[in-house]
Amino acid sequence: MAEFDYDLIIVGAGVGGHGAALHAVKQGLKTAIIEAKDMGGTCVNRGCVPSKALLAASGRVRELQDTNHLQSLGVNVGNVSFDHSAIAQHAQSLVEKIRGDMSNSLNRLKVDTINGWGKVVAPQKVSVLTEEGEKTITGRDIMLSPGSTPFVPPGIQLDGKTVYTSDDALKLSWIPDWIAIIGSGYIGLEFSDIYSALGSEITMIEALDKLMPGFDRDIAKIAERVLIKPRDIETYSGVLAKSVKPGSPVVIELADAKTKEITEVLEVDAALVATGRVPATKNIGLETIGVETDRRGYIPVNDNLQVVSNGEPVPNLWAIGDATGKMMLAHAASAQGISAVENICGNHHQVNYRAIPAAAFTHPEISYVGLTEDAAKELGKEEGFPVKSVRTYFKANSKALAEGEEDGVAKIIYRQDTGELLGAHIIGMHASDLIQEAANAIASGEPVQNLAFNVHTHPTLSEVLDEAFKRAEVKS
Ligand SMILES: Cc1cc2nc3c(=O)[nH]c(=O)nc-3n(C[C@H](O)[C@H](O)[C@H](O)COP(=O)(O)OP(=O)(O)OC[C@H]3O[C@@H](n4cnc5c(N)ncnc54)[C@H](O)[C@@H]3O)c2cc1C
Ligand SMILES: NC(=O)c1ccc[n+]([C@@H]2O[C@H](COP(=O)([O-])OP(=O)(O)OC[C@H]3O[C@@H](n4cnc5c(N)ncnc54)[C@H](O)[C@@H]3O)[C@@H](O)[C@H]2O)c1
Repeated sequence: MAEFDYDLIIVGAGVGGHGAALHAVKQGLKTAIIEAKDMGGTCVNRGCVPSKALLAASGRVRELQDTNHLQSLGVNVGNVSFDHSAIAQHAQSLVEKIRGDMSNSLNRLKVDTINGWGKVVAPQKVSVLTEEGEKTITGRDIMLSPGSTPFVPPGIQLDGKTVYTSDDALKLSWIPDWIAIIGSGYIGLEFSDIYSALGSEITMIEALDKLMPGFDRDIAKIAERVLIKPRDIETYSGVLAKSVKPGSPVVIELADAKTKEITEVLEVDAALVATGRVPATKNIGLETIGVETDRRGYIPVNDNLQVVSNGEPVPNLWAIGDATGKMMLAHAASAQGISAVENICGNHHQVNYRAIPAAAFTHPEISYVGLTEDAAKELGKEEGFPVKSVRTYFKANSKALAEGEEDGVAKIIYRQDTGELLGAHIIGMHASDLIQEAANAIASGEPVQNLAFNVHTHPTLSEVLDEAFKRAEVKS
C-alpha cells in the first residue's frame, strides 16, 4: 500500500493551483486539488477574465463613439448604444466557459478535485470540510495556493450595491452617473476605463502623492495625460477616503493623507473600493504546524517556494500565488506553481520575477517588465554600473499612424556597460502584447545590442521596441 494518498495535495484551485496541478501530472505525480468555492479562483471568476470581457465591450463603445477619430479614417457611424446587462452577460458566459474548461482539463488528467475547505492538520496531512462531512487525506507534499481577497480600509462600509469592491463591480449591475473610485492602481485604472467609456462621471481618489504610484514615473505621467485628463475624471492625490457610507447618496469623507484632517465631503451615486488585496491565509492550519505569516498575512517562502518557519524551510510544504505576496498576477502564480513542482521533483528551479511582465488593459494599454527607471538608477548606484534609457514613440510608427493610434511611448532601461535590459515600459495600443519581447529578452539575458539585430515585421507596432533596441548606446 502507498505510504500517502497522494504525491501532491494542492489547497486552492486558482490559476496558481491549477497550473501547478497540470505540471505535477506531467511529472507523474498523483495529485489532488482542493477548492472551497469556484474552480479558477479570483482570476477566472472575479478578476482577469470578467474584467477583460468588460474592457473589451466598453472599449468598443468608446471607439465607436469617438466620431472624430473614426472620421479621420473616413468612417461614419450612427448612434451607438449598449445594453449593460448584455455586456455583463458576455463577461459571465466567458467566466463559465473558462471555469468549465479548467475543470475538464483536471478531470481529463485524473487530478482528484475535492470541493471543500482544506486545512493543514499535521505535517503531510490535510483535512477537507466538504458538504458530506470532514475527511483527512495525506500527501507526500502539500502546496498552499489560497490566493487573496479585496482589502477594505477601516472606515469604509460595503453594501455590495452602492459601495463595492471589484467582486461586485464585475457584475456590472448598473452604470452609476457619478462614481468615486478609491485607489488608482490596476483595478482603479481598469474600472475608470470601463465606467468612463459607458458614460459615468468619475472621481478618483489616491492616498499617495501621485496617481498610479506603482508605475514608472514617465509612464504614469503619460497615462494621466492620455487616460485621465481627456475624460470625465476628476482626481485627488495625497487624499484618503477616510470614511465611506453606502446609500443614496454615498457619503465619502476625504482627508489629507498626511494630517488625516477631513478636507471635504463628497456625495456620489456609487463608490468602488480598489485599495489593494490581502492574502487569504486565515484558517488554513498554518498555526497547527508552527508557521507564522508575516506582518501583512503573507505566507513566508524561500526562493524555492518552500514555506519557511523560524528561518528554516518546513519539509514538504510549499506555497505559491497571491498568498506569498511576491507579485499579485495570475501568470506569476502559475509560474510559481510550476517552479514549486520542479523543486518537489528535485529539479532545482527559481522564478525570475524581474522577467515577469504585467499590463493594465486600459485603452490604450500600459505594460511593463523589470525595473522602473528610478529603481534601475538606484541599483546602478548601489552596484556601480551606468544606467541609460531610450524612448521611442508610437507617432513615429507607420502601423500606429495607419490605425490613428499615435498616442504611445515605449521606454527601455539598460546597463550602458553590458547592454543588459533592466526594464521596459510601454503605453500605447497593444502594449500588453508588445511587452512580451522585452520580457523574453530579460529572461534569456539577451543584451540590447543583440536584440537590435532581430528582424521585425514591417509595418507593425513591434517596431516601436525594435527602434528602442537600435537606438540604445552600449559602451563597454
Ligand atoms: C479585478 C481583478 C482583475 C485582475 N486582472 C488581472 C489580469 O488582467 N492579469 C493578471 O495577471 N492578474 C490579474 N488579477 C490578479 C489575479 O486574479 C491574481 O493574481 C490571481 O488570481 C492569483 O491566483 P492564485 O491562484 O494565487 O489565487 P486565487 O485566484 O485567489 O485562488 C485561490 C483559490 O483558493 C481557494 N481557497 C482559499 N483557501 C482555501 C481553502 N482553505 N480550501 C480550499 N480552497 C481555498 C479560493 O476559493 C480560490 O478559488 C486581477 C485581480 C482582480 C481582483
Ligand atoms: N491587469 C492586471 O494585471 C490586474 C488588474 C487588476 C488587479 N490586478 C492585481 O490585483 C491587485 C489589487 O489591485 P488594486 O488596484 O486594488 O491594488 P493596487 O495596490 O494596485 O492599488 C491600490 C491603490 O489604492 C491606494 N489606496 C489604498 N488605500 C486607500 C485609501 N483609503 N484612499 C485612497 N487610496 C487608497 C494605494 O495607495 C494604491 O495606489 C494588484 O496588486 C494587481 O496585481 C492586476
